[in-house]
Amino acid sequence: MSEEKLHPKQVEPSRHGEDADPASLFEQYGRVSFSLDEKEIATIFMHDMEGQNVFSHAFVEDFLSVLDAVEEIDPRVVILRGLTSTFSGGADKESLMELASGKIVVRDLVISERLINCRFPVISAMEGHAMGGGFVIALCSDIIIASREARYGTVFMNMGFTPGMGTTTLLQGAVGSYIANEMMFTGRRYKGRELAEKSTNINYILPKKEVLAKAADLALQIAEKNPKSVQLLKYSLAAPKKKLLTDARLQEDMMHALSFGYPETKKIIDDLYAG
Ligand SMILES: C/C=C/C(=O)SCCNC(=O)CCNC(=O)[C@H](O)C(C)(C)COP(=O)(O)OP(=O)(O)OC[C@H]1O[C@@H](n2cnc3c(N)ncnc32)[C@H](O)[C@@H]1OP(=O)(O)O
Repeated sequence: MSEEKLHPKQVEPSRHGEDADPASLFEQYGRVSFSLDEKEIATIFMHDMEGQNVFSHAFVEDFLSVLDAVEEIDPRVVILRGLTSTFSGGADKESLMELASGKIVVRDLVISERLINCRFPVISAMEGHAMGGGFVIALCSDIIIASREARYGTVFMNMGFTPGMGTTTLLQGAVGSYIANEMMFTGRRYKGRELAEKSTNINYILPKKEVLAKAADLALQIAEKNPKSVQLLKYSLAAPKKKLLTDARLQEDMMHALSFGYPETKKIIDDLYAG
């Protein structure tokens, strides 16, 4: 991976032509960066050590800027990774408190929509913990690799409000409807190895040290296929997820309007947020 600083605009928009430049690329936008290797595999790296990749306003800006840049480059496949300790902690406390205070309206589907709508397949390589919206990022990708040692939870209800970002319609596909219900109602943080015992649809739940290598192996297999057909297949496979997200928007927005508005919610978030 070259550390050379190039603005994405300096890169040809599509690298799929016969004369595509195979040069590798690295670009950093604050808390999130991406690299592109000679096989046209992009890796998006969420590395906000201080915030544990929570969705602060700044983090979301950085993440969306990286997605813009990666979309412009049009890689064959993307690996999405976080810190070894934490993939993503989901929404930050400040945003949740603002929502509960009625200062901002819920706009939590942006990241989910962008990931589902992108042209390339996305492999989420979750070495570390993923909570709430942080876990939903993986649900919006095409292939999920989790780690046996990390914890995964849809922890929304622990803080008095209902699940968001598409959780209510996307989680079933990954873990099955009854386990999804249990995860959402209880808000428990499950060890990856517990989920492995439950026979979910998560592609791989591996020892942490094997997660990135598995993602690289799968990405290479995808990158070897005709990129035009890969994009065609991605478009087709994403269609049902787009519909699920539309359904989620209807029900989750309504539930958020109510549950963030309950007078007790703000205090529960303040007391129990685990940042
Ligand atoms: C609209 C969108 C809404 C949302 O996204 S809602 C989600 C909002 N976000 C949050 O609530 C933040 C969630 N953050 C966390 O839970 C924690 O920041 C992390 C798990 C991400 C990291 O925790 P840390 O303590 O820094 O990591 P460790 O040292 O590896 O964990 C030690 C042990 O502590 C457990 N743990 C951490 N927090 C809690 C908690 N609040 N309640 C119960 N257990 C917790 C872990 O799972 C683990 O356990 P073990 O050692 O057995 O593996």
